Amino acid sequence: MTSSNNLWRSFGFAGQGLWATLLTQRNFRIHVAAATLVGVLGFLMRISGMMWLILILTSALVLALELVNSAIEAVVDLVSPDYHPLAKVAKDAAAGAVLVAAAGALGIGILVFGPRLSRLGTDFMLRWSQDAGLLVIVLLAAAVLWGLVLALPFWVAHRRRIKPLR
Ligand SMILES: Nc1ncnc2c1ncn2[C@@H]1O[C@H](COP(=O)(O)OP(=O)(O)OP(=O)(O)O)[C@@H](O)[C@H]1O
Repeated sequence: MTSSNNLWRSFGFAGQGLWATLLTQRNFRIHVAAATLVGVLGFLMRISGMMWLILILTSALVLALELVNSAIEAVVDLVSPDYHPLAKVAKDAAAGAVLVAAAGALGIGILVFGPRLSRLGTDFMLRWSQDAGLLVIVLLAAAVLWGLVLALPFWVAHRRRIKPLR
């Protein structure tokens, strides 16, 4: 097999690893969702190149560590399916590494987006407070929408209960 074929095969295996982790690891999905949100916010708020650099590096670090954590979990489960203190040390340390990176990412996210979001909130309130009628309508609409969202699971449960068996 040529070396370029080998290269594509390696990419393929890496892609399979990413896909399998995405399908099986809830925490990885949460981190992917958070990184996507960060990307959307960064785009909407037109953050500077330096901010992009920091956010991309931080998100990549968290995602990469989550993948390494999954790899360590798999290897530990393979070599030590039964309880072993060393298996615990390995799994807990790997999980701790993800936690440290995620906490750092959260801090950076707050530093980058916090002031912008609070400015947006203040602008929003100032704008709407000049038109009290409109503000009341917006708040009522939000309350109705929120009520519907909260009521939906109860409605679904109720319908399931009264639905006749077929
Ligand atoms: N073989 C083992 N020996 C000792 N302790 C273990 C073993 N397997 C798991 N543990 C303990 O249980 C914890 C959870 O392990 P588990 O494999 O369920 O990870 P997990 O909860 O699926 O992690 P994640 O949420 O990151 O996927 C570990 O952090 C470790 O403390």
